[in-house]
Amino acid sequence: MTTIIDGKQLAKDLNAQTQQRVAKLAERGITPGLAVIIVGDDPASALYVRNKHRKAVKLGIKSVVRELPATVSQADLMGVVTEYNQDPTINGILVQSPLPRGLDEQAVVAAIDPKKDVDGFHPVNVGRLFNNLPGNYPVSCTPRGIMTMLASLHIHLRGKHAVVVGRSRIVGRPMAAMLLNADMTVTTAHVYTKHLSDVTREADVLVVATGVAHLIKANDVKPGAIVIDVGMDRDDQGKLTGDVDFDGVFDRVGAITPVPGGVGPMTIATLMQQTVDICEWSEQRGNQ
Ligand SMILES: Nc1nc2c(c(=O)[nH]1)N[C@@H](CN(C=O)c1ccc(C(=O)N[C@@H](CCC(=O)O)C(=O)O)cc1)CN2
Repeated sequence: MTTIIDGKQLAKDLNAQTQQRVAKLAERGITPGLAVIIVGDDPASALYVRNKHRKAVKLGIKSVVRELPATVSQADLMGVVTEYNQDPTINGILVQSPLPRGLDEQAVVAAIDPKKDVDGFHPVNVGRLFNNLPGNYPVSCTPRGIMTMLASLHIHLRGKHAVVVGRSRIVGRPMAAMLLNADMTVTTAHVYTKHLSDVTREADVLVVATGVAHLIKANDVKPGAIVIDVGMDRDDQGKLTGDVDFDGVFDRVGAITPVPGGVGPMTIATLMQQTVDICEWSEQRGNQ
C-alpha cells in the first residue's frame, strides 16, 4: 500500500498550531510581523506572495507586502530591506525569488538582519545549518517543511540513504544538510551526475527538485522508497505537474507527495511557523 503524503492536510494542521501560538502571543499584546518584498511582475511569484499574505492575515500575523518595479536599483532595494531591519513590528523579512536580472540576490539577502531572515537564506544561517549548530535560527522553509512531512510518517531516518536530486540554494543544498543532520547517509545528485538512475535507485528517501517534469520514472526508484517531489512544472497542456512521474512510480514506492498539494502548501505553512518562531525567539532574548 502506497501512502500519499497529504501536504494540504499537514499544512492545515501546522497552520492550526501556528494560529494557536499567535493567539497566545496576542494575549501578551504581541503580534508577529512578516514583510515580503517582491520585485517585478512575474505572475508565479505574484501568486505565491498573494498566498503568503492571505495565509499570514488568516493566522493573525501582521503582513506587509512591498511591491517594487523591475527597474528598482540595487541601492533602493537594499534600502527597503534596511527599513524593515529597523522596524520593530517586523520579525521576518523575505525577498521573493527569483529577482529580475541585473539585481544581486545574494547581496540583498546578505543585507537582511540574520535574526529576521525568515527564509533562512542568509549566509550566517546557512552556515549554522551546515555546521549543525545548536540553538535557534531560521532555515529554508521548503526543506524544513519536507522534514515535517517525513516526521509525519514516523519512520527512522538514521543510517538510511537519502538522495537529493538538485543543488539549488533554496531546496537542494539545505535539504541535504537537514537530512545529514538527521544522521542519514546523503548523496546529492545534479545535472552532471553520471548514471543518475543508478544513484536514485539507492535512495530510501528520494527528494527531487530539478524543475524537469517527470524526470523520475518507475525504474529510477527503489521499491518501497519515500519520494518527495519538489517540482513545480507545467506539462504540454499547461497543467501543474512534478519532477516525478507520479502515476508511473505509484505502485512501486512506499510513500509519495503529490503535485500540487504536497510540498508547496507546506512551504507556506512553514514560513508562517518560522515567522512565529522568530517572534518568540526575539521575545525570549528580550528583543535584542
Ligand atoms: N524567497 C523565496 N522565494 C521562493 C521560495 C521561497 O521559499 N522563498 N520558494 C519558491 C516559491 N514558493 C514560495 O515562495 C512557493 C511555490 C509553490 C507553492 C505552492 O503552494 N504550490 C502549490 C501549487 C500552486 C500553483 O497552482 O501554482 C502546490 O504545490 O500545491 C508555495 C510556495 C520559489 N521562490
